[in-house]
This record gives sequence, structure tokens and C-alpha cells, in this order.
Amino acid sequence: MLYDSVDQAKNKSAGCPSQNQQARQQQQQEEMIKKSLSRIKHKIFVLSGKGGVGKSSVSANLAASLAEKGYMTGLMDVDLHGPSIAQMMGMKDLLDVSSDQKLLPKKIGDNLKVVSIQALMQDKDQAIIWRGPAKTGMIKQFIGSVEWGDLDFLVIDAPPGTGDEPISVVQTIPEAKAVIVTTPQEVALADVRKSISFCKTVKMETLGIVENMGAFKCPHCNEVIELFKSGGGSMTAKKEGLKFLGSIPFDTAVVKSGDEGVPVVIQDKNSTFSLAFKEVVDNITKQLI
Ligand SMILES: Nc1ncnc2c1ncn2[C@@H]1O[C@H](COP(=O)(O)OP(=O)(O)OP(=O)(O)O)[C@@H](O)[C@H]1O
Repeated sequence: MLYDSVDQAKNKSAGCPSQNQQARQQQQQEEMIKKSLSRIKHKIFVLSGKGGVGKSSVSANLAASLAEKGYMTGLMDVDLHGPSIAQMMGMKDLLDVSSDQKLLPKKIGDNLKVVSIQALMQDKDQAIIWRGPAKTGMIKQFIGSVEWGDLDFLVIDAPPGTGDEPISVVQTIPEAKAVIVTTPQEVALADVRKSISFCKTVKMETLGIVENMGAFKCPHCNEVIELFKSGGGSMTAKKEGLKFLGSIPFDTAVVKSGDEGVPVVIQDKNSTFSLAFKEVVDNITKQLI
């Protein structure tokens, strides 16, 4: 059953059912999750070592690109602390619930279905400050509650970092394969190495690294400016024996499209972001199909 609110989820996690009850609940939850994910061919887990590097932008544009190519695609925002997919996809109302209490994703166009954990928050600007078990419970409950139907791809916008929350998602969807997003500068790369080690520890296959916010080309004078340096993503991929999926430039079209609620690969197909992103999508799909 779907929680109506954050408070309900918290209360549920705070309760103390007997061990038998707990085991039964856990088994029921695992069956729900299995059922919810059973008709999805490929699951892609988009993660980053730190926040703000463009993980949600990559997730939204990857899902939109796959849907545009004709694949039935789902996009799931599980980033509890900063769910931004709904805004990026222009979703106004978030919650549709079926008669059997399943969460129904919003359909955008013919091939894209989107669901956000934000749907379970009463106030979209509400900060989530609960402790581990409540978060884990919420994440599992959310994933198991979605009715996806048949999908070719599910793109998962994971919580940033390498703590309890991404671990909960990986444990819930162990067959997902990772795409790691970073920016080129050393502070981000230090965190990306933690993400790589995280994937190895949890034995999650990694499809490769995407370098976001690479060089910016001034639209007025065409000068190329390396705002966050460049090349760090490909260097790290090489060192770690991972595939480099591509470098995406810094492009103000992304900011505009994010605010307007249309992914830039749809809104501005000739933007420097969209042109570079094609290579990233090809490098991902050719490993899976
Ligand atoms: N290539 C890019 N060029 C310009 N701006 C970008 C680019 N990629 C992302 N941004 C902008 O950077 C900001 C952060 O991006 P985004 O929300 O995708 O990051 P995130 O890693 O998901 O962050 P968080 O973990 O905090 O949710 C957004 O305002 C987004 O529009």
C-alpha cells in the first residue's frame, strides 16, 4: 500500500512490529518490488559522487532521448533530498493512484513515463531530514509501488553520494547498471572515485563515466572557456579501466530548458549540449542492445 504522506512513512518505520510481522512485511515488499520491475528490460542507475554536477539533467535528457528513439522508457526520481525531475519535465500534478493503491507514472508524449518520489511529499519544498531506516523504508516502498507496465529502459535518478540512500536503491534494484556523472575539476573527481569504488563494492556493473559542464563556447565571440577545467572525466575513466561515455559542454540552454520543464534534447536539438549528448546516448545503448 502506498503511503499518503511522509509522516505516515515515518510512523510506519518508527513502529515496532514483532519479528514475524516484520519478516512478512519485508517479504511482501520484496514481492511488490520484483513485480513492479519485472517487465523492464534495462535499468540504468545514474549516480554522482557529489550533488550539483548535473545528474538529474543527464537522467532527464537520457530518458527523453531514449523515448524519442522509440524505446518505451521510464524515468524515476529517487533523489529524496533534491527531487528535481518533476520540474525538469514540466510535471504539474504528480500523483495518480490506481484502485489497487499503485502509483501510476505520468505519461509524457507516447513513450515516456515519469514518476518522482516528490509525489509522496506533502509540500514540494519540504526538506527531508529523517534518519536511515525511515529513508530506506520510504525508498523501497516507493520503488515497489510504481506500476510501470512494459518498458525497454528505466532511468533512475539516484540520490547523490555513496551513503545509505544510494545503497538502498542498489539493494532494491540490484540488476541496474551505473552511469556515473562528474564535472571535470579535481574536487568532483575525488568524489567520482568514491562512486566507482561504491559500484565495485556493491558489485554493480558500470556502463561508464559522463563528464558534464565541460568547455563553454561563448555565443558572442566563440571563445572556448573551460569553466571547470576539462578532460578530467576521460582521464579518470582511463585510469579506472572504465568506458568514457562522452563530454557534455556547459550550455546555458540546459538551465533555460530545466526551468521551462522541457529537456534540452527536445527543446533545442541543435544546442551544443544536445549534439554532444547524442554520443553519450549511443555509447550507452550500444552496450545494452
Ligand atoms: N551542461 C550543463 N550546462 C549548463 N548548466 C547545467 C549543465 N548541466 C546541469 N546544469 C545546471 O546545473 C544545475 C544542477 O544540475 P542538476 O540538478 O542536473 O544536478 P544534480 O547533480 O542532479 O544536482 P542534485 O544532486 O543537487 O540534485 C541545474 O541548474 C542545471 O540546469
